[in-house]
Amino acid sequence: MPPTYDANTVPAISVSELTHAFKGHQALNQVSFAVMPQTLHGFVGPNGAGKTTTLKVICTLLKPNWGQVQVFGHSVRSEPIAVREKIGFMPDHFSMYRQMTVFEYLDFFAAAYGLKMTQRDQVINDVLTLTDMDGRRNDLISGLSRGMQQRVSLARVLVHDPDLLLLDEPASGLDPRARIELMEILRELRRMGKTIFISSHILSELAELCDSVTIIDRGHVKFSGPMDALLDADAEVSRFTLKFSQAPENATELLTAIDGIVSAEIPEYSSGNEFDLELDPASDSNIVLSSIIGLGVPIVSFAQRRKQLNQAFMDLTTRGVRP
Ligand SMILES: Nc1ncnc2c1ncn2[C@@H]1O[C@H](COP(=O)(O)OP(=O)(O)OP(=O)(O)O)[C@@H](O)[C@H]1O
Repeated sequence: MPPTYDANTVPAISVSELTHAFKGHQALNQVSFAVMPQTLHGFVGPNGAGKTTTLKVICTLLKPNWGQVQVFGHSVRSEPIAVREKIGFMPDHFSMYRQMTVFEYLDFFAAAYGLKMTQRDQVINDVLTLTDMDGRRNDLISGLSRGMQQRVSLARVLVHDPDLLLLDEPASGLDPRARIELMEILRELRRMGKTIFISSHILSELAELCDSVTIIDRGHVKFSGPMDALLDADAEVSRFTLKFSQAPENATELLTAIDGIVSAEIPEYSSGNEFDLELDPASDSNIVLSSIIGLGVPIVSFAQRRKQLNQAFMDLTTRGVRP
């Protein structure tokens, strides 16, 4: 469970009216959202939506044309060094020194972060344990699977113990098992108090993992808030699913004869006891339910249908790939 906050809590990331163009090409347009500390926040959008550009601004690699971005209250413009101390950025591509061992690679970065030789061994052991890479310390990076290399990449961003992890498409190219294991490691890091900002093309991939989500499309924020609110906002107000324990043969006729039910259809792959109902938006679903009960057929469930995550994502974003 993510922690609760009062009004004075400083967001881990605060983005306000962020706007940026590359040679006249508008990559971000008035982008605003906030990420609270110790949460896992998904940043989702199709190709070219502006995810990497936003991430680059947050980690001080790109100066935006316009807008305010703060990390734990530090401005990326005026306090970039304070911001860098707080963040660990894992880019979407590997730029690993493949002929190094895992230890040499992590030691190199730990030294670059200014950790003393006496501390480094312990820190590297700790990050290898955290990423479940104990025993791989002396392996050559070039011999590791993509999933293992991804974990080394994650271990690298943990060596200076940042409060905020910014991960650009960390699950891309991983097989399902490596993906699940990576998600488990991210959950553990959140339990330890880290804030994790994770970008992806695929909303459903993050659904179970994330506390909150921002959906971006063509440089515009389409939704930002708790994962549940995304589904509730997208609940199909007039669509319900009804399940009888044993539907009568003429159930469709009986249901459509009820005042307020516009249509009743047996969904594909159903046993015949389940019905997708469309209600007149002006009708009261409680009254409709009373009428269904009045048919005298035992009911197993009657529930408003929520859109599938993939459908919610498709509805919020635009068709086609952005150039
Ligand atoms: N250096 C650049 N010069 C010109 N245009 C750029 C540059 N970087 C990004 N863009 C454009 O800005 C838009 C946003 O790109 P960005 O890489 O932020 O999207 P993204 O959501 O990360 O996409 P993807 O999922 O494909 O990585 C795209 O239209 C892209 O072509």
